[in-house]
Amino acid sequence: MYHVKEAFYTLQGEGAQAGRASVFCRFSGCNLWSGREDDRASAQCTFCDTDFIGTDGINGGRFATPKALANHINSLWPIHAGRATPYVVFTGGEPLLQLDASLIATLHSYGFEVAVETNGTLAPPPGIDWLCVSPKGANPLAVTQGDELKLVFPQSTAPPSNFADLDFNHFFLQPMDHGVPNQNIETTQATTAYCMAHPQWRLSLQTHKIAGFE
Ligand SMILES: C[S@@+](CC[C@H](N)C(=O)[O-])C[C@H]1O[C@@H](n2cnc3c(N)ncnc32)[C@H](O)[C@@H]1O
Ligand SMILES: Nc1nc2[nH]cc(C(=O)O)c2c(=O)[nH]1
Ligand code: SF4
Ligand SMILES: [Mg+2]
Repeated sequence: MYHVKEAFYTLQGEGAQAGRASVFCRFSGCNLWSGREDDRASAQCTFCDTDFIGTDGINGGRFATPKALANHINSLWPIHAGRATPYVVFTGGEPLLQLDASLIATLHSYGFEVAVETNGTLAPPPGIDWLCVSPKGANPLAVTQGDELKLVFPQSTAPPSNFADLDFNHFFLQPMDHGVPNQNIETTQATTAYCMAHPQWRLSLQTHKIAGFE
């Protein structure tokens, strides 16, 4: 049984695929935080910007089989999509708690490319087309290669230098969103400065928040 918090059609807001039309499938639950505000300070990941508890979001629910969830995702991709390749982004919560090879294979049979946003602490199933790893503090990585490494910055226990030699094609720093406007400006300036001083890293802004399309 797959537990999905919400699913929706939007643009990928972050990283190297920013701007690409995508179906987002947000799985419920995470291995680094319960999702309860009471637990945030003591969690292994403390800065999460997402509600991933339950299945009560838009197009959320419980899906018994890979085909049922793949059909649901397919129904959110536009019918008149021209030459675009259908694209689904699995996120969460932590998607690698639930995503499996047979769901990926079913989506491939429907013509989808499959992308994943993960905290990198769990081994991925085979078949993922675009893997984005976003390390969290001192939590050890089970994944050390992929398409993009997108580090939320700054994290005192996860400096970029810890990841600069890993086997990724793109290296991004994404300013930590504190939900506080002035603090966000300072964080973005610090991130910009780090990228200018260490040009291996590029700036990833959360464009869906800036442009307000989500
Ligand atoms: C909500 S997470 C879900 C996927 C997975 N659990 C992970 O952490 O990568 C999706 C993306 O949002 C990023 N993110 C979470 N909270 C953030 C925040 N406060 N500011 C900026 N990015 C954040 C994560 O690092 C990750 O790249
Ligand atoms: N538009 C949009 N792009 C995103 N890229 C990664 C996101 C995530 O929460 O995983 C996200 C999100 O929540 N919305
Ligand atoms: S690992 Fe991802 S989903 Fe889990 S609490 Fe951190 S940012 Fe949120
Ligand atoms: Mg998000």
